[in-house]
Amino acid sequence: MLYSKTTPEQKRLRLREALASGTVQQFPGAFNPLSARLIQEKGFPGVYISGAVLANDLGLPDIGLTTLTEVAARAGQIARMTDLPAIVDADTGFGEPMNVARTVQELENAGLAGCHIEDQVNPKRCGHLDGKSVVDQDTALKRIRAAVDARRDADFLIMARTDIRAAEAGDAGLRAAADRAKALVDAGADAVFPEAMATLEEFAAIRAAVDVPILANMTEFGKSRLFTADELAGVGINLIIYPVTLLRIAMGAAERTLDTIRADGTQEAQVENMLTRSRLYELVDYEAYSRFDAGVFNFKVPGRH
Ligand SMILES: C[C@](O)(C(=O)O)[C@H](CC(=O)O)C(=O)O
Ligand SMILES: [Mg+2]
Repeated sequence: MLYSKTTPEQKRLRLREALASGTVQQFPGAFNPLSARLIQEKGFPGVYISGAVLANDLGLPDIGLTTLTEVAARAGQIARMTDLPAIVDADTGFGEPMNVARTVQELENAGLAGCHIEDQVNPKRCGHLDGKSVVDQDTALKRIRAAVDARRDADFLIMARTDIRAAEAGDAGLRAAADRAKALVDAGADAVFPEAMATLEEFAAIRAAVDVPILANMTEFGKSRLFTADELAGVGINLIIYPVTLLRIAMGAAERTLDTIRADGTQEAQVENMLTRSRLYELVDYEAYSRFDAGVFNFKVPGRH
């Protein structure tokens, strides 16, 4: 009932243990607090909170328009609804290194288990689109040092994301990504997110460069093929995110249903694809509220509900 009773400190510890377990961890992206409940119920070990989803949910493109206040508030709403650790996308850290420091403290306050901070120039772009640019190494390292120094819980995970792979073509880009990953780890990053890797061999090259956990971004319609967890585990990946997957499928279903209502004059043909009323009530733990106050829960309808 209400919010998770697992404390942020416990969640951060859980995340550290999961990343050290030697088993690849799959974190689907929660597009709202309710979907975080579903992710937990299905047995996943953690939740990812995507910057693209937060922006798109507001009807905005993912080009650095969302503010720290918006991201921390929404991420906090999602994190508090699950016992799982949640990692949030902090984009470029929302400004200069001093802003990055404040970002980390606000995300700690919001109950997150960790965040990633990237080396794109402001305003940032989706990592899988062309035409993005990255800051010089010194600036990238300053962001990470500021983040690490600012945290008050040593278990809050600071992940460094580098977008440099796409900044130079071919092997040069990959070498630059491996070099930068190494430097980011030396600056204190607990984990690395090499963005827009195209092949398993590219992930393996980053694995060879650093000895901290590595994230693989399995976003659809991007630069990477959708590798399986086994394939990614085979090249030493520790954490896989599916950042926009649930939003895309939910919006796909919404579009199909609106088309059905327009075409048929009723949603009837789509009802079998819906989460039923009783399933929805299970997810919000309706019955627990009833145990608290017997007058609240009175839902009992037989049939397909
Ligand atoms: C991971 C990512 O940063 C996100 O915001 O979810 C995006 C995902 C996407 O746009 O598909 C990214 O830059 O890869
Ligand atoms: Mg993002």
